Amino acid sequence: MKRTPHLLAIQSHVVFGHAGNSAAVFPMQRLGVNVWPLNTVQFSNHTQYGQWAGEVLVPQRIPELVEGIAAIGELGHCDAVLSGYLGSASQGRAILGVVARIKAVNPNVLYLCDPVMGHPEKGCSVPAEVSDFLLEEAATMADFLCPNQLELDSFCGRTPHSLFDCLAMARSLLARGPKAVLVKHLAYPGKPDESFEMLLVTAEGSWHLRRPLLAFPKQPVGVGDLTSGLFLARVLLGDSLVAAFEFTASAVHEVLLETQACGSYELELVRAQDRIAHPRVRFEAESISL
Ligand SMILES: Nc1ncnc2c1ncn2[C@@H]1O[C@H](COP(=O)(O)OP(=O)(O)O)[C@@H](O)[C@H]1O
Ligand SMILES: Cc1ncc(COP(=O)(O)O)c(C=O)c1O
Ligand SMILES: [Mg+2]
Repeated sequence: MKRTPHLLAIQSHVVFGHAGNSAAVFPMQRLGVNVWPLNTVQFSNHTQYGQWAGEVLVPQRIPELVEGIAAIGELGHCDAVLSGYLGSASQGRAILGVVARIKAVNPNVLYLCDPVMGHPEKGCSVPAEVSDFLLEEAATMADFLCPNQLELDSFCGRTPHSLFDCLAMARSLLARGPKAVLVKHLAYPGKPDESFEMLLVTAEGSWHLRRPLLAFPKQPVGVGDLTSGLFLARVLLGDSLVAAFEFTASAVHEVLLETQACGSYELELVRAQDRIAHPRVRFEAESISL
């Protein structure tokens, strides 16, 4: 029997609703991955409500918790680390230390960094020092980097002027070290209004994917966290990067369809669980080159 992969997921937890680990853990488990959630913050709700209660985890706790797992002899079973929303740059540095620590016991461990940055126009609140940390330190250690367009713009210091320019920008990030860059959400002049688009860029090639853009009264949150988590889970389960990319787009779309049908602001992950595991829609990525 094939072994169940183990994934250490280091990102936010919200008591109510879905963002960070609260958006990604259950879907990854539903696909068949053993998830070890390590919560960087515990907030009452995600920050796009404009108010929240809760606290940021003291950075030293991150290596302490991981050493606890090492002490019971389980750390070598960790196949992947995912990082997302960070409460501070020191948490980020603690995570890079943890990735290095796990690499020492399992050189094949994969690290996916979702570089969650704050954006005033999106209402997502992240300390400014976190963006600098992600740009200057995290990107070089990540095997997979999953920015959205605003995060890609921050990495490159400019906005794109076309789809091919988005591709050039994503490709430029490969030079920093990652094996693959997944741009979870493209925005460029001339993009068709009715489509939601993503890009996958690896050393072997590049792929572009379109799915329908759904109308929401208020944009749901946690979609990026769900996207990164599902992508990494499918890679661990044996998919090629392109197959994992296509599966992720399909499963995320299913969640959004369920959420839209329910008229919910929060993602309807529990109701959509069968659709996550077995998406009925299927999107194909098209190979694209400069
Ligand atoms: N098919 C879709 N139709 C409409 N909105 C979508 C669709 N897919 C994702 N979204 C929304 O688009 C935005 C995409 O966010 P994105 O920039 O990819 O990353 P993040 O979720 O990390 O902010 C989110 O607000 C999400 O709710
Ligand atoms: C606590 C928390 N975690 C994670 C996120 C990231 O969510 P998304 O996947 O939409 O980028 C947010 C966004 O507001 C948040 O408030
Ligand atoms: Mg995000």
